[in-house]
Amino acid sequence: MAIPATYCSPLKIRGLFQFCYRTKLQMTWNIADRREFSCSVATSYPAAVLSGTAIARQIHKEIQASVEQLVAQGNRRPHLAVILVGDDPASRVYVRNKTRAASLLGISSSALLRPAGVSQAELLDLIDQMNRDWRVSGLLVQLPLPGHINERAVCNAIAPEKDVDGFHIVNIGKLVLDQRTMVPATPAAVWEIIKRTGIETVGKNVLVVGRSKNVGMPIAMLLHSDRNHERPGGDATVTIAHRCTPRDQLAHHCRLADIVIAAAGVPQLITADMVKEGAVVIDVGINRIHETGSGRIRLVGDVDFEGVQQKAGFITPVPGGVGPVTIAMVMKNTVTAARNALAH
Ligand SMILES: NC(=O)C1=CN([C@@H]2O[C@H](COP(=O)(O)OP(=O)(O)OC[C@H]3O[C@@H](n4cnc5c(N)ncnc54)[C@H](O)[C@@H]3O)[C@@H](O)[C@H]2O)C=CC1
Ligand SMILES: Nc1nc(=O)c2c([nH]1)NC[C@@H]1CN(c3ccc(C(=O)N[C@@H](CCC(=O)O)C(=O)O)cc3)C=[N+]21
Ligand SMILES: [Mg+2]
Repeated sequence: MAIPATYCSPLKIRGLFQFCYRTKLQMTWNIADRREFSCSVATSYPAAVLSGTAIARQIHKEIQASVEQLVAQGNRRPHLAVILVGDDPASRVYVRNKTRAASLLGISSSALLRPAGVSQAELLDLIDQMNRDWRVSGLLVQLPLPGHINERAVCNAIAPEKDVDGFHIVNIGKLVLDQRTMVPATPAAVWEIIKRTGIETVGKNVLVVGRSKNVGMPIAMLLHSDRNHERPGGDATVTIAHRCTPRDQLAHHCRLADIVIAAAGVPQLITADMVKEGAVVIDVGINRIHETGSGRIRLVGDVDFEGVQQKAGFITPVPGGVGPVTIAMVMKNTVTAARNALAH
């Protein structure tokens, strides 16, 4: 393909490079004769791995600056209270990650631990105390909760203005109506990864695999909604797959997708044969699998990373992908809650 030299302004050339990178067009430019480009589609050219750890570091810097500004203005440090019921090892890891990130960012925090047998009434009472404690900026109850406790009742007991998870029914309602609100951390993390990488969503086909109220549904909500609304959306054409989607239909919808977001909790669900060449693949899944042989536990996502990496344009790893950015977004919501409290 030959492109006349008159089309090659520096901005257009940069755009062309970015376009070629994303779509895996391999481009050579004949230096001797500047009027000639040659383009071909790469067949196996590994995806760019999107480091959630690096994106989280960037967000951390912004949060740190925001916290120090609050403190310099004579305010208390934002405070995050995390309630953990029972001793599920994974939940403990997440809670530890959250309190560690908080201290790194100059946010004070407390982890309130209750035994698995705590009654719903006792839990609601604890939440009520935290709601009324003016020192607490943000409050979250780690999920899942033991079976005898109604998770919806617990989420709705948290004061909406302290609800850094965005799980209160009023905050979910606002999210669905495209109003400004506390966006749940994992959906917010997926959004930040896409936007900070410069990936276009307007008019693109997005497949969200998973429809849970905390993860899949709000991700789909952010990406399909209108970019000109109070809480801007991605203006994408969104398809939601779930456990009733037949395997061949999942593959069919996946092949049409420019962006695939896997949030099903099923290892190896998304394989290379299902992915369009150059697609963006965001892996939200966190699965602990026992390695055959060594017997060790390994963390994997929902995507066959090694295979899909050969076909996708961008891919997020597990660990080190959506997880660290999720933690960063909880911190960001905590600072937002602290700032909102000042305004009142
Ligand atoms: N990285 C992060 O920050 C976070 C990761 N996660 C992980 O994301 C995954 C999803 O989490 P949740 O939504 O809370 O789980 P969930 O169990 O509540 O929902 C799973 C969803 O996947 C769908 N699904 C199940 N099997 C499927 C299949 N074969 N094909 C298509 N859809 C299928 C179900 O219909 C359901 O809507 C889990 O692995 C979880 O550990 C969850 C929260 C945060
Ligand atoms: N009220 C509530 N809010 C939540 O936001 C919430 C919750 N409950 N329950 C469980 C899920 C899960 N979740 C994760 C957070 C961080 C990592 C994370 O840091 N992942 C690391 C690895 C951590 C590890 O080693 O296990 C990574 O992907 O690199 C993962 C998952 C938040 N959740
Ligand atoms: Mg991850």
